[in-house]
Amino acid sequence: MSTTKSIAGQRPAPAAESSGENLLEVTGLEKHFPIRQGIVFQRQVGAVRAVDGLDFAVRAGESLGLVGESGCGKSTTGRLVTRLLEPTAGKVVFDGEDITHKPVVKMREARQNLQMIFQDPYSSLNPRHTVGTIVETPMRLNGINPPQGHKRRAQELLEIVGLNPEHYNRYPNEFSGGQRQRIGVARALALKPKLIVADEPVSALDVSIQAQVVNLLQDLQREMGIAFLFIAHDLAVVRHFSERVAVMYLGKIVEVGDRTAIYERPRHPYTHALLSSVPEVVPGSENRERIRLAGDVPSPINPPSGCRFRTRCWKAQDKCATEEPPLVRLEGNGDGHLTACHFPEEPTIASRGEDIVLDPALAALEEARRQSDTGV
Ligand SMILES: Nc1ncnc2c1ncn2[C@@H]1O[C@H](COP(=O)(O)OP(=O)(O)OP(=O)(O)O)[C@@H](O)[C@H]1O
Repeated sequence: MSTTKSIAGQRPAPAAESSGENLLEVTGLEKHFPIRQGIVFQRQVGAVRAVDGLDFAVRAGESLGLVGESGCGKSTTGRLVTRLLEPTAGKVVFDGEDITHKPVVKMREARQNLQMIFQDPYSSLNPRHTVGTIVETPMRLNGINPPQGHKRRAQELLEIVGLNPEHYNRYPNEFSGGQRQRIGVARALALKPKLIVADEPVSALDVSIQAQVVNLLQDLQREMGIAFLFIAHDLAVVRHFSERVAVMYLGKIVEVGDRTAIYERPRHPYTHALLSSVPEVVPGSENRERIRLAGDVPSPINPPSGCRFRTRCWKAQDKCATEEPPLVRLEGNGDGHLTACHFPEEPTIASRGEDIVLDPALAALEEARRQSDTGV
């Protein structure tokens, strides 16, 4: 997986061992968006390194969660995998076929099996098309003629996602946010895909609706055996959906493992920080540590040398600035639990003696507040 090349110059093992069961295999994936300057010649003066060397795999029927703060490259990864974007480097193999540079016009067959659900159910549905047309269009474009006819099949799909099939002739603006996301799901299901890339599928929805849509996706995953790459910034959402989770920071995967490893025995300080910002991510863990991860992710135009998290990390030492830690199985980690850190945390989420506050300004504020509270 990673990202990184090991000291010997060899790539560490992929996140899911290549087993032949992998539906999706991503190696060394990069997307650098060029930054150009000049009116006439448009010289390239730099690049946004949105995705900077990812290795991961998704097995048939499994759900891999991809989490991290805003701007760390999750959406770009989803778009690279579905070939909505052209990679700068690396390889994407889907269902045994190398689709890395497959021309878009030749993507039709692969796209049948590789669908995407978008974050914003408002902008991802054409307001001028009826729900029926929206759900039927992928079938028509791909020359799929279901025995029961397009209309009946579209109505069946609406029913599967919990919508009234009688609403076939209605328009997207007649539906709520949650219902619109269900229309997006019905459209994605129309081609019976093997993999769905769900890019923050619930973050635009009311909290009360989010669980319903996540449950729907979970039912579909189980009943139809569809694999998911589930992208989210919230570890709480992914916990209930994904058997495995990859944590991303500034264009790289910093930790990956099964649910228990990530939520109960995380080793990377960034995973600890993300977990500690989610209330009750592990029920009953009242003594969970508290880490406040404040401040912004550094710019992907000029990421920190060595470990990219070091500028916000409480364990950083000199080595972290000079050597990029490879994503490897650390001593004490279980199978498939890989961490990219020189000074990993203990595999526990138990509370620390004191809070860790990562932002100096925030720390100063808290200290001032403490002093005024105690009258010191
Ligand atoms: N077309 C583009 N041109 C230039 N930079 C881009 C482009 N698309 C994304 N980026 C930059 O790449 C980085 C990663 O963006 P991306 O949307 O993949 O992150 P993300 O983790 O999905 O965040 P969010 O949850 O906010 O969407 C960001 O710094 C973003 O500004």
